[in-house]
Amino acid sequence: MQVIINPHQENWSSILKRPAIDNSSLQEKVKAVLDDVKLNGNRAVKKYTNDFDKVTLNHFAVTSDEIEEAEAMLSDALKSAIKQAATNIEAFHIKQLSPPEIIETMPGIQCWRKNVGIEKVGLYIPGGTAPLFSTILMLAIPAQIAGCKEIILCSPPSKDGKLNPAILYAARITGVTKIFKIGGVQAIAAMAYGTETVPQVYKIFGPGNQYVTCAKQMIQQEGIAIDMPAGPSEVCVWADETADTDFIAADLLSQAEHGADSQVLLVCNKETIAKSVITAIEEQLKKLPRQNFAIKALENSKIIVLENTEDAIELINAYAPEHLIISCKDDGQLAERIINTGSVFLGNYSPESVGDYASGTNHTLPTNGFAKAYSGVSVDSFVKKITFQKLTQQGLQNIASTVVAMAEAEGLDAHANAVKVRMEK
Ligand SMILES: NC(=O)c1ccc[n+]([C@@H]2O[C@H](COP(=O)([O-])OP(=O)(O)OC[C@H]3O[C@@H](n4cnc5c(N)ncnc54)[C@H](O)[C@@H]3O)[C@@H](O)[C@H]2O)c1
Ligand SMILES: N[C@H](CO)Cc1c[nH]c[nH+]1
Ligand SMILES: [Zn+2]
Repeated sequence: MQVIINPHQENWSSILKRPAIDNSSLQEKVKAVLDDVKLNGNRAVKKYTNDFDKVTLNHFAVTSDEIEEAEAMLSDALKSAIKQAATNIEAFHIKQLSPPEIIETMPGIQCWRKNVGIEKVGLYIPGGTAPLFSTILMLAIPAQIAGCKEIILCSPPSKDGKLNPAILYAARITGVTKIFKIGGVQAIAAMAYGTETVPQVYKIFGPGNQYVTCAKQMIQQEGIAIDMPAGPSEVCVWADETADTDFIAADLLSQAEHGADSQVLLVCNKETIAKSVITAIEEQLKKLPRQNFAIKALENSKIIVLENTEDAIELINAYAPEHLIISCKDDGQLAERIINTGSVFLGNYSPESVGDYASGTNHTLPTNGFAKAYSGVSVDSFVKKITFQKLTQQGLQNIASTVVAMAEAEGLDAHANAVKVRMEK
C-alpha cells in the first residue's frame, strides 16, 4: 500500500482515483451479450453460460427438489446463523415503512402518499469467486417487507451446474419466488427482457463485477429501473492513535479479499499508525486463502496521513467511500461531519464484516464515489410512492383562484377551465 503524507489538496483527485476500468471495450462486450439475449432468449443465455461459467445447462430454473437437497446439506450452525442475520435485517428494515398520513393542506383538500411494492423485481446475487448468499438477505427481506409479489433471483452456476446450498436456503427462507442458475450480463439481460423461462421484471437489484454493473447501467437506459451502480467493494478506515492497528489491518483486508478490483483506504493522523498497519497487514495476509485477490487490491490502495482533522473530513467526503469505519476518539462527533458515504461503523468494535452479514443494516451500497448522490438499498428501493388527493366542493372553491391564475399565466387555458367549469356549475 502506498503511503502518502499530507498530500496537497490539488493532488487529492488523482490520489483518490478508483482502479481504472477500460469502459469502451467493456460497453461493447456487454452490449453484444444484452442484444443477443434480447433476440435469442434462452439459447443465448445457454451460450454465454457455456462461455463464461464453463457449464452447459439445458434448464436454468432451480427445482424444489434441489432446494430441499441443499437444505439437508447445510450445517445447523450455518442455518441458525443465517436465521439470526435474517431476524436482525428484518428488524432494522421493517421500521423503514411508514403508514400513509393524510395531510389537509387547505380546508377541504386532503393529500396522502401510499407505498406500493414494485410488483416484479429481479435480484442478482454475485457468485463468480464467492457465493454471496448474505446478499440475498439484504435484497429479498426488504423486497418482502415492501410487498413485492414476484421476487426472482439469478446467480452464476458453478462448473457442476449447481448453486451453493446456502444461496438456495437463504432464498427459500426469504420468500424468493423463482431461482435461476444464470450469472453475469446474461442474467441481467434475461431479467430485463425476459426469456422463455425467466420472467421480465420492472427493477433489477444487486451488486456484481464490472460486467454486471455495466449491464445494469445499460439496461437502465432502456427504461428498466435499477437500484444503483454497486461495483467492487471498498472501505475507508479513518483512524487516530486510539485505534488498534491489528483491527485496522483486518478491516482493510476484509474488503480487499473481495476481488482484485476492490479498493481500501486508510486515513490516519500519524505516520507511525501507517507503518504499524502495514506490518499487521503483512502478518495477517499470510493466513488468508484469498490472499491473491487481497494483494492485487492492495496495489490499488492507499494510506493517507493527514495531521489536520478538517483535511481528513474533506478528503473522506471527496472520496465518498462505500463503507467508512471511524476508529477515532470522538467518533460520534466526527461521524456528524461525514456527508458522503454509504454506511458508517463507529468505534473499535464495529468491524465492517458485521454490517456485511448480520447487524441489520444493508450491505448493498453505492461504490465508486456514487455515495455522493445515492443511498444504499432499503425498503424504499422496492416501493413506489403513489400520491392521492381528494377535494370537497368547498376545497376546490378555496384553491380555484390560485390554480386559475397560475394556469392562465402559463398560457394553459384548458387547465384553468377544468377548475372553472366545476365552479360555474
Ligand atoms: N457494492 C456492494 O454492495 C457489493 C456487495 C457484494 C459484492 N460486491 C462486489 O461484487 C463483485 C462480485 O464479483 P464476482 O466476479 O465474484 O461475481 P459476479 O457474479 O458479479 O460475476 C460473475 C459473472 O461474471 C461474468 N464474467 C466473468 N468473466 C467475464 C468476461 N470476461 N466477460 C463477460 N462476462 C464475464 C460471468 O458470466 C460470471 O457468471 C465483487 O467485485 C464484489 O466486490 C459488491
Ligand atoms: N462487503 C460487501 C459489500 O461491499 C458485502 C459482502 C457480502 N459478503 C461479504 N461482504
Ligand atoms: Zn464484504
